[in-house]
Amino acid sequence: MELDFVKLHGAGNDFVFIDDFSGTLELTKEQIAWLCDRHFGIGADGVILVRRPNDPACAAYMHYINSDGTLAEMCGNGVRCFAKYLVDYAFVDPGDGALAAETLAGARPLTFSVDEDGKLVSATVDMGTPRLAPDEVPTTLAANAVSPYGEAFVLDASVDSPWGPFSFTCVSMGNPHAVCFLDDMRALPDELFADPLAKSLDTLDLDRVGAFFENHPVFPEKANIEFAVVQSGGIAMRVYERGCGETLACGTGACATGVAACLSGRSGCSNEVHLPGGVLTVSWGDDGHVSMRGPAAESFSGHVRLPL
Ligand SMILES: N[C@@H](CCC[C@H](N)C(=O)O)C(=O)O
Repeated sequence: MELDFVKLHGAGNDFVFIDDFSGTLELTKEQIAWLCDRHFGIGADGVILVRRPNDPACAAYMHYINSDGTLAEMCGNGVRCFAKYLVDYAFVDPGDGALAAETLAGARPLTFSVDEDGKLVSATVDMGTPRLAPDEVPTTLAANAVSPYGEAFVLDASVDSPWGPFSFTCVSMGNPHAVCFLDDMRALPDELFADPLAKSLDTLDLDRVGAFFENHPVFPEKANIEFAVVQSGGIAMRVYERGCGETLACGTGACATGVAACLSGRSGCSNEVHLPGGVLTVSWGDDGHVSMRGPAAESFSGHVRLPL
């Protein structure tokens, strides 16, 4: 099989985009894994198939597949890149400055700005309302708090691990997230840090601790695991994503972290979330919707022959 592709990224979270408006493309898990392989393939955190929408109000349907071949309901960085793909490759008129993307989690309206050549530079996405009820996340952890919207939810609930208990606030942004604020890293064992004398978010062994919680039975559909520190000027965050491991940024994860920080009183409801790959601006508005602003960029485009 041979395919044309475009590789785009949002704050370093990268995707292989493939035009599938004909709706005929079927890729196996092995083919997805090969496309995402950074040594033998193109290299990406996920593959996005661009398909005809069912909802006529949407420009196209974003079919998101993690690098391990599993489907995800929503991808925040992916949806900004999706808009860039549609604008830059002339599926949408750049003059409109707005479009809606269809996803498995529902329609996501967004507005965008373009450069002097009409290429999309950044986008602000209406990420919808966070779902907090445990069965909607989903998590088997019991609700222990009530949100300002009257929804019972899981706030800083303790989950045991080989390294002691970690506390998680659970939020769905269409896909499942569990956010752990590292308020006091001194209490965590030395073995979880590259440098035990300088314990920090940057030196946390995310591959070990993230993989453990991603697959924990309290998350029946697995979960994206965020570790965060609230500091002056924003929230620092690293993420271990369901279906692909650590990524340089996660849009839905940044939104879930902003919501969790706001709910727990650790910050206000508008935040800059600082990720290894860049900054996303996240705001939980009075209408209950979360908006996310961030960049989208093309890395390269090409043609591949899949060996599988
Ligand atoms: N990187 C994404 C989220 C991609 C999906 C996620 N790994 C899942 O399985 O839910 C983002 O920017 O939101």
